[in-house]
Amino acid sequence: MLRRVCSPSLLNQVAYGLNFVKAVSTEVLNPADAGILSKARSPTINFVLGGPGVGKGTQCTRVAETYGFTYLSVGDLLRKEISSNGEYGDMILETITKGKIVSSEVTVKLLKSAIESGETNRFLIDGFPRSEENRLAYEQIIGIEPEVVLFFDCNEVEMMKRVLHRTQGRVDDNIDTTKERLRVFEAYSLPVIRYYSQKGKLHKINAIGTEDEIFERLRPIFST
Ligand SMILES: Nc1ncnc2c1ncn2[C@@H]1O[C@H](COP(=O)(O)OP(=O)(O)OP(=O)(O)O)[C@@H](O)[C@H]1O
Ligand SMILES: O=c1ccn([C@@H]2O[C@H](COP(=O)(O)O)[C@@H](O)[C@H]2O)c(=O)[nH]1
Ligand SMILES: [Mg+2]
Repeated sequence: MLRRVCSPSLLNQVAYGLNFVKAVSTEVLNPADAGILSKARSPTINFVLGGPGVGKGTQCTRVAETYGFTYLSVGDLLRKEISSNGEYGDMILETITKGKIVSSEVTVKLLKSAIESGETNRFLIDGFPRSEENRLAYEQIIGIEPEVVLFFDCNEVEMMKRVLHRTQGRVDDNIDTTKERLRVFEAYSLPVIRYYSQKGKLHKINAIGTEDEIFERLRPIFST
């Protein structure tokens, strides 16, 4: 049964995730941890998922401004780590250039620290979790159940078009890397989307249309 639905690399990712979670689980249980778990506040988390160039960042910026969220793009956190010559910079640059997924060890650490220093207690987290391995690591290390999971849905031709029209000088905004990102999205991110759909948390948004039209589709979710 597993052989029919999981590629060997997906199984490797899950196995790696479980080992990683086991290795860091003492951190979660340690009362000396000065992080999220030991703070009296309990943040609200919302995840925003969708393929490359679908418009996550564009819409998150508007939602965050309109509804008072702190916007965290995990891709931006990784790019900051590169530009500041951080500890993991070289490895992150190589991974992003290839269109692959950076290990949970790094992303969850960066994300945890960003949540802890967030300006508000309500977060829109863009582009994470990108795989079941990411999700498991997040649950073990941060462990705050998301309230809402948005999934921006769009066809691949339109996503490719949007990426290639973007003018931010990103190393991954080219045809070959985007093809790989689309493949990675289907293989690793769609299972996460299915997971949250089964939990009744997923809001699937049609991402075809103008930016204004898409934003109007989001209002009912955050206006309540
Ligand atoms: N509804 C839309 N119609 C056409 N272009 C759009 C739309 N929304 C965003 N764009 C443009 O598409 C490009 C990608 O948008 P954005 O950066 O928000 O996507 P993203 O989902 O965050 O992508 P990535 O995952 O690669 O970071 C940008 O140039 C943006 O201006
Ligand atoms: O959780 C994450 C988020 C991002 N990455 C890597 O960064 C690039 C760009 O991410 P965007 O969300 O499109 O800005 C992505 O292709 C991955 O290589 C990641 O590994 N994990
Ligand atoms: Mg983005």
